[in-house]
Amino acid sequence: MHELDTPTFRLAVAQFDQAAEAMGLDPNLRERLKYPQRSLVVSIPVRMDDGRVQVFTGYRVQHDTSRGPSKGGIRYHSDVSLGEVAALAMWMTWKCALADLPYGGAKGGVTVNPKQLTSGELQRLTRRYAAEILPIIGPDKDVPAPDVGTDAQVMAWIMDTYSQQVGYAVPGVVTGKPLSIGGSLGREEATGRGVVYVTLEALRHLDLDIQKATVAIQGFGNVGAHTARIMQECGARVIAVSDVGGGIYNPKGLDIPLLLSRYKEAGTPLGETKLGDALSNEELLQLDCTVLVPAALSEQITGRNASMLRCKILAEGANGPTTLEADRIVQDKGIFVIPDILANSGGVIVSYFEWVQDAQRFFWKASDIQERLHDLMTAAFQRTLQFAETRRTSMRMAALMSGIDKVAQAHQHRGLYP
Ligand SMILES: NC(=O)C1=CN([C@@H]2O[C@H](COP(=O)(O)OP(=O)(O)OC[C@H]3O[C@@H](n4cnc5c(N)ncnc54)[C@H](O)[C@@H]3O)[C@@H](O)[C@H]2O)C=CC1
Ligand SMILES: O=C(O)CCC(=O)C(=O)O
Repeated sequence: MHELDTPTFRLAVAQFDQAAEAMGLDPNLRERLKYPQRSLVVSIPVRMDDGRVQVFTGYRVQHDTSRGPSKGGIRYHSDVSLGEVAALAMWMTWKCALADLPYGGAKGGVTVNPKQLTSGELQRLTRRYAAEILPIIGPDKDVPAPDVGTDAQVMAWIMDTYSQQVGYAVPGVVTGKPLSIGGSLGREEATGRGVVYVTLEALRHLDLDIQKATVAIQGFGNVGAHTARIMQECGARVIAVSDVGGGIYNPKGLDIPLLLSRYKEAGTPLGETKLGDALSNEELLQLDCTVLVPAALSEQITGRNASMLRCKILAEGANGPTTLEADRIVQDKGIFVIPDILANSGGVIVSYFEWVQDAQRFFWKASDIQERLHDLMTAAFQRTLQFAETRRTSMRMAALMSGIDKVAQAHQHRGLYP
């Protein structure tokens, strides 16, 4: 499957192979789970504002559906490829299983820089992409959600396109929607809140005090910005944040609400908010801090820079931020890793709550969402820690092996290869 062969796909498969080897996974199942169950590649012709028609390429990949409908976000980014989407879909399978959600894993994407489109072009692109993937999505089949470059508005357009086709409102076809059409309280901040919940567990485990903790965050979008805000609300000092254009650093701690009002609301670039000194993304990763949160793209921590990390905890908000080579270096340095499929699972957990609420037509209070998210995430953290300690393995291998084992059980019970 040479069309899948990208660095991100190779990373996901290498992690899977390591875990499968350690757990002695059935070779037939191993061969099956290395590749997606189903991949759809679509052409998306879009009428641009200047009258031209531009054709974009989109993907929806379902890695495994043995445990339930597949679930996973949609990414709009200029580097999106089939291999990247397939890797992200595989990670979704392990993530949902690890959190005990009744879902398989999927992911979608369009190769586009959404910042270069007008709102009208973005809407037309989204509606045509939704129409093209419509045969394989649905509340009982495959349920998209936001990821890099997409948001609640994009989800609303997908929900509307799907609902127009079937003739009635189907809120459960996507999660991460606006509240007005069946979205859930707490979904927007859920991934960041989840990162904070598991970080609090890790700090407790290492006997470190959140009030004395310093935090550096790479990526200041949905995940990074909410992580920063909630970390600060919990008493930590957020000393650096960055986006694709670079970052800012203030050893006394950034004023996150003020930063958010200047950056998000007023649109001031991070470097011009005057709240800290400029620093590069590379410098941010190497800061002396208690917690480092990569919350941007994959493969940011590599064999080249891993030895320079000076954090105590690496809480992976992004998917696949650490290469295999870097993983070994980080472990040798004694850094406590909260792996992506555990650390960033708060998003899909609250997506699950949203899907359940849509099915029940009964909506929960914000406090219910937070309490249930906290319960599921701390339980998953403790199970993973216990597995890692008992089996004398890393947190990443423990998380992967737990997730893969649940998927393997589902395949075995369903008797998929009679
Ligand atoms: N949105 C969600 O609920 C979830 C997102 N994730 C993962 O978290 C990561 C971030 O996703 P979102 O916050 O949703 O995306 P987003 O589109 O809201 O934000 C992405 C951020 O990363 C920054 N960025 C992009 N390229 C960068 C680079 N080369 N260096 C530094 N920063 C860079 C962007 O400027 C932006 O601040 C992704 O890996 C995504 O897959 C994981 C679980 C759920
Ligand atoms: O909320 C969801 O369904 C999926 C979020 C996602 O794409 C992820 O966890 O990487």
